[in-house]
Amino acid sequence: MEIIKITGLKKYYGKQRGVEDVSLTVNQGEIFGFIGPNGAGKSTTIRTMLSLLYPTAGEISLFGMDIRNSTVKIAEKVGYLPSEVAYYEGMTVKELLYYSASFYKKDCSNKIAELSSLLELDLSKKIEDLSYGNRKKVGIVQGLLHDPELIILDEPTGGLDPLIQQKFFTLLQEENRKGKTIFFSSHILSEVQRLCHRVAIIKEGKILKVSTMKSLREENYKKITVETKDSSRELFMHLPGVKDLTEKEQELKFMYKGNLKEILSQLQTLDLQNLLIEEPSLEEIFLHYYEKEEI
Ligand SMILES: Nc1ncnc2c1ncn2[C@@H]1O[C@H](COP(=O)(O)OP(=O)(O)OP(=O)(O)O)[C@@H](O)[C@H]1O
Repeated sequence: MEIIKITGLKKYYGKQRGVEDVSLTVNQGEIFGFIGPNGAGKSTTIRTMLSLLYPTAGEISLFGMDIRNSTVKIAEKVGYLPSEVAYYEGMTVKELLYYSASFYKKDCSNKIAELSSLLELDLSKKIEDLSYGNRKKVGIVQGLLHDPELIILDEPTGGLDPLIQQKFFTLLQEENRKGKTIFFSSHILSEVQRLCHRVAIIKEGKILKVSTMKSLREENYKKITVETKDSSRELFMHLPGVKDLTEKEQELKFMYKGNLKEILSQLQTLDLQNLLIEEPSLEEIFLHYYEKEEI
């Protein structure tokens, strides 16, 4: 089942481009990453999905329901962590969380206790006395306390220390195992690489690519390192699909996109000491898409 379906989304703030052309679908049970640099349009897309912004053009449905007609029904099923959390001051963490829970027609107290304990959040503290990271934790508990079917997170880990980040990722994976769908934006590519089944890459308001992590890696350049006593630079320098070639003593490194058989037939002619063929990291893939005008 398609949990998120965005078709031809465009959002302008007056004359300022928010997003230009966003279409994507997310299926039930997926962990979907939304990646792009600052200003690419991630938060705009998310805020429009949540009906916090009105789209200039395009259609969005969540759980098969048009967001314009089913705001309340959808809100019950969705948990959201904004990139910046802002709170009324003067309340304790517990008061704030129970106030948030009062909007849902269910008892959220067990979930509040479970999440706060996992994230080591002190419920008795006043909101205004919390550090940035602890405020973020309040946002996480607030987003998840009603046990939502769809969890939408906008840059979720900013301000969390590595230990809590790790606990938070484990929590997301557990929620996902229970069938929850997770959509999250990030520019921390290592976390996307670790968690996501599929990703969408957005640049200047347009989706460049939607792909599984696996095919994103496979379709891309391979990193090849060759160790040989033969002089091999000439052999690879002009070969189609080879780029970024560097040579240091007996080690030759380059990126290769093309038929592996072809490159292997060239490699066979050498007296090889060592050979390494690696898939690129998401970071390298991301840079590759951003260097190019078109794909
Ligand atoms: N309230 C607003 N008024 C005018 N322009 C806005 C507003 N909010 C966002 N924009 C513009 O829309 C574009 C997309 O911004 P958005 O915040 O969606 O990007 P982002 O990918 O979430 O970036 P970041 O990673 O920095 O959060 C940017 O050019 C931004 O300046």
